[in-house]
Amino acid sequence: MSGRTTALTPPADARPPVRHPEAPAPGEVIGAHYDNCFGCGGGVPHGLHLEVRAGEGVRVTAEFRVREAHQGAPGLAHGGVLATALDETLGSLNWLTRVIAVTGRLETDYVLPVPVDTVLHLDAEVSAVHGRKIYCTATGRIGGPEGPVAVRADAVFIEVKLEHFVNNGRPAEIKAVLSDPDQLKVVRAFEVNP
Ligand SMILES: CCCCCCCC(=O)SCCNC(=O)CCNC(=O)[C@H](O)C(C)(C)COP(=O)(O)OP(=O)(O)OC[C@H]1O[C@@H](n2cnc3c(N)ncnc32)[C@H](O)[C@@H]1OP(=O)(O)O
Repeated sequence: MSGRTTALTPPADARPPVRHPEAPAPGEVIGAHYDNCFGCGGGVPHGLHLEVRAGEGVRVTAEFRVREAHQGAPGLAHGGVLATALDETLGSLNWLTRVIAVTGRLETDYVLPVPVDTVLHLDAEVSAVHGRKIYCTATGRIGGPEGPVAVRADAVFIEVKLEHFVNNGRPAEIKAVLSDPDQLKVVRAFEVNP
């Protein structure tokens, strides 16, 4: 047995998440972390162009309009695209904790079909932290922020060092990011994490 657990339920000795003192204020838009990100980047024509806002505590909200390029069945959003929207919203919680973390496990429930042109109202929060593991949940509602839940997810994100990206990303993109002052500003926001 490896002993590694990928359970989505926090262990009994997990602690509550802590909002970083320099987290964006509630209501503030959290800009794209990378222009070429399929979830939030403005440079990806068929991307999700998710707009995320900081919420209270360790919580974010986001909106995603389903477009024709996001179809699975005729006129309906592809399930993988909806999982991406949930994943990206959950990833944005990094800005509230100022901890860099990547998706380790993401479990998605598809509750209602989501037609093209629908705006998905997303909401994500961290529920607990245990060592490098960040337990979080997200929902996507249709018809408004208080509308019925169409998709939901439970996830474990794992804290990583910046080297995770520098050592594993394709060198061309890493070099481009490291020579772009705007991108370096994004990176530095995480370097000051105590
Ligand atoms: C800048 C942010 C952008 C955000 C964009 C949106 C989010 C994303 O899509 S991120 C991209 C998708 N994710 C990835 O590419 C991650 C790929 N996976 C990896 O790189 C590695 O498996 C990684 C870093 C997650 C874990 O590897 P490693 O650092 O060696 O972890 P390891 O030491 O084995 O485990 C650390 C802890 O995490 C737990 N863990 C590891 N993997 C998982 C997993 N898949 N599920 C649940 N728990 C896990 C382990 O059980 C261990 O827990 P404990 O401390 O209690 O023993």
